Amino acid sequence: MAAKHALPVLRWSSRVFSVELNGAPFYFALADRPEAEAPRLFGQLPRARRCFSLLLRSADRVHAARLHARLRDALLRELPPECRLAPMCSFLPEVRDSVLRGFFLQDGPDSPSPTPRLLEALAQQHALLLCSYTPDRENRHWTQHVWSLEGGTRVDVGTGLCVVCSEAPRCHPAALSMINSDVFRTFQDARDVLTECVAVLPEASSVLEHLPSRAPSSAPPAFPVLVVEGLDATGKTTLTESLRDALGAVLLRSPPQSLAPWRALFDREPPLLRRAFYAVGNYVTAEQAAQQAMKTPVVVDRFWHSTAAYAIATAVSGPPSGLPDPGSEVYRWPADLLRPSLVVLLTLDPEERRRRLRDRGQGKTEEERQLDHNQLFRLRVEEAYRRISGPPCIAVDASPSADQLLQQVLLLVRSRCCL
Ligand SMILES: Nc1nc2c(ncn2[C@@H]2O[C@H](COP(=O)(O)OP(=O)(O)OP(=O)(O)O)[C@@H](O)[C@H]2O)c(=O)[nH]1
Ligand SMILES: Nc1ncnc2c1ncn2[C@@H]1O[C@H](COP(=O)(O)OP(=O)(O)O)[C@@H](O)[C@H]1O
Repeated sequence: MAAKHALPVLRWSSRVFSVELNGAPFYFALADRPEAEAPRLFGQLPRARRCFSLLLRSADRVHAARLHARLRDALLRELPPECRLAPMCSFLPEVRDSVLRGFFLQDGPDSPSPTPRLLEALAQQHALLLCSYTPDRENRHWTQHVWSLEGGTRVDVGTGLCVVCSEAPRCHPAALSMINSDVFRTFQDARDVLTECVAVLPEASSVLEHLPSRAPSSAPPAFPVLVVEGLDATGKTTLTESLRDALGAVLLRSPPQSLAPWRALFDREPPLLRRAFYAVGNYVTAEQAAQQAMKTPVVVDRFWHSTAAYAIATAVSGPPSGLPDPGSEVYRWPADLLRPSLVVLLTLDPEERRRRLRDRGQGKTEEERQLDHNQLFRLRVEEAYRRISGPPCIAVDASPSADQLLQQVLLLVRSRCCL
């Protein structure tokens, strides 16, 4: 039985809408009267016949997350080629969990297009909120209409509000719904998502069988637990293996080997499911680290920093300025997760990192491919890494040789962890 969550309230005239065109968010709102000129988004559109939006409003978050991904694929497959599609969300400023996600479509200027019928069919099939945006004759003012599709007929539920300019919100709307959908604050919150997945993703039950029944103890371990973090190809694997040998330590990774059979599956799932998978993986690794650290130092290759940084950087678009403010709850170390004695964050010049990636010749995750060609995403990941608070985290330049880097980090570990 899927867990039910509160439906976001509508209050159309209080909502702000964000449409991402070429990675940059455009914001607009609704009002009873038009403004002097249309918001930039509409003003920029080449003469569009009409625009539409499809918004998901579901009490079942797993269903909504997977439907969003399927809807994107269906629209890309079935829309006429001249129709433009962009990610969209609607939210009540500063109101957590008020976000509705969906898509904004700009219909082609030509003769009768199949778009309205296609959208009505999708909206009816999946109980989506279908809105249309029509310009006045001078193409100066735009009006939003919300359509009800009960019983197969399209009824204008009479909002007829005018589209007006809106200030960009203080932080990206994704920040309003990041907690426990991108970044999980407790083991149970992450585990709950996997439990809710089982009905649609039976493999989730195999993952659940490999999890502890509750959050493992986060009491300080007897021996140091050292975490090495950093983007792909900064030298984490090389350094963690050398640290293991130099310190006689146990080397662990997150996600742990026990969850490896399901990683590729969850990497293909939407963020809600994927981030929950990586989050529970950290707790399995934490349990192993706590056990091993009773008798020897432990080195971990990636841990919560990676999970939180990639989740936050993926949820937000645009420059790092759109990230949640430093000090926000989303950056805080989970109270029920083992705190490492020290986190070493390897930093590296992007060109040198690309060179090492090339020399290594291994495949990349989709996120690593994004890091390569999407500089803004890389800057958001790096900034999110830096904003995470909790265990002491020291950035170390990873450009020296592998041996010099090892000596530097050993000095750091010995001074900080009395090893
Ligand atoms: N380990 C880990 N990887 C994540 C997480 N979230 C996203 N990823 C993705 O998985 C990639 C790393 O996967 P790994 O299996 O650690 O690959 P790797 O070869 O060990 O990565 P490097 O240590 O950077 O070489 C990251 O670059 C991200 O694209 C997370 O929470 N933990
Ligand atoms: N300090 C270093 N100087 C130069 N090359 C390095 C250094 N550390 C690692 N490398 C090389 O860079 C590539 C990526 O290193 P790796 O340890 O796999 O990074 P990560 O685990 O962070 O992805 C490998 O080919 C490795 O041999």
